[in-house]
Amino acid sequence: MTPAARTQAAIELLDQIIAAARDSGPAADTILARGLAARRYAGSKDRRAIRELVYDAIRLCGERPESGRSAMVALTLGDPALAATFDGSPYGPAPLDPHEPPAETGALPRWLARAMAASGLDAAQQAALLDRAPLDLRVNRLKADRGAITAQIPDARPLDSVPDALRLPPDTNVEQLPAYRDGAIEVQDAGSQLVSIASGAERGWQVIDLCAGAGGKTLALAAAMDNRGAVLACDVDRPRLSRLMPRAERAGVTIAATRLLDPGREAEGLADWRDRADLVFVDAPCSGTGTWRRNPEARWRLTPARLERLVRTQAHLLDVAAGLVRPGGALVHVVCSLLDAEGAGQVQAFLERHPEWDAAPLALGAGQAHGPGMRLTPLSHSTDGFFVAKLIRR
Ligand SMILES: C[S@@+](CC[C@H](N)C(=O)[O-])C[C@H]1O[C@@H](n2cnc3c(N)ncnc32)[C@H](O)[C@@H]1O
Repeated sequence: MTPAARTQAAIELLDQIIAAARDSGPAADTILARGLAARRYAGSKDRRAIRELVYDAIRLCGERPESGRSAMVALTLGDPALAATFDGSPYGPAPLDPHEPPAETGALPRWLARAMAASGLDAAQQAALLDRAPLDLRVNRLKADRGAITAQIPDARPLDSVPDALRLPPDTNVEQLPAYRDGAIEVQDAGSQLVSIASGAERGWQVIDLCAGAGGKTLALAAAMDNRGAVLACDVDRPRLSRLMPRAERAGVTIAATRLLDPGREAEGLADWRDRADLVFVDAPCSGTGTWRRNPEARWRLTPARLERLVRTQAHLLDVAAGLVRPGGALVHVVCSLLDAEGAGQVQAFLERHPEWDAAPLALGAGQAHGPGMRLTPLSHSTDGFFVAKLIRR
């Protein structure tokens, strides 16, 4: 493909990504994978170049742009070579018009920048939410130790503050590694690993992972528990939950079981666990503002109404969880978001509704105290953004 044809392909894919962000359509990665597969004439260098152009444009535009072209025009402002590809050639974009308005640039949509500032994140912290994410592994201590895996993967670098974490070059094909096929490693952001450990889950505990999804943290909890005790992994999403047990098997986790819940009727579905759990881990559905490094177009999808719905669901799930914990037991609230409405504020509101609960200190190894819990941020801790709090029932 000519450079101009690559630019035009990026513009067309951006148009689809912008429409999907507006209409709750597929994620940018899905659109890119489909769109690039459909362009059979594109070689691997073309695909890489188009992908890079698309993500550079997404990162550059805080507000959702009007069109793919306006986003690419914004990108040309710092890149004369890119501007030269607007040459009107057969497969390329029409020439630039000097009066053509570029898309607005910036890190975040204005309403989210205000909400982040009110949550204590300055401009540098906000900009770092859009950095490129590293590739982290969790060594599954049920099958291997970090030294053994480092010997197998020479490019892997241990992370000091996260006991089982290794950081790899971002383009490593992890699924091809024998250690992955053997269940000795999982792809998991260092922050996800830290918040799982923060729960303090111990051997022999009876644990509910209330929002387990496909089980990333279920497996980390089971490994921390040395595969002794029980972890009941719940979710309302059948396809996600159905991926959990095959992963558990590969990882050698034998203490996990799954239970599909009905949204709004979670307490009924868990009536046999009332007042019983040593720990209920709530990795709540959230806006994902801490994971924008991986899907930066998600900031164009979030609306105040959607955020409000998520905050209501989180409060409901915390109330459900509270009914499942034994006296003296723990409830851990985690969100991969840095908005206080979902983190510190959410937990503060829980403590006001439930005076028989107290916030407990967290032994996290990294992070900053924030309200009743702790926070990890891409800028300060080089992890995804998280808020985590541990609450104890008196
Ligand atoms: C942050 S994700 C969980 C990620 C998962 N714990 C992991 O480590 O991979 C939140 C999960 O909450 C689930 N969820 C949403 N509403 C729920 C509800 N009412 N009860 C239980 N789970 C719910 C979603 O389906 C989603 O899988």
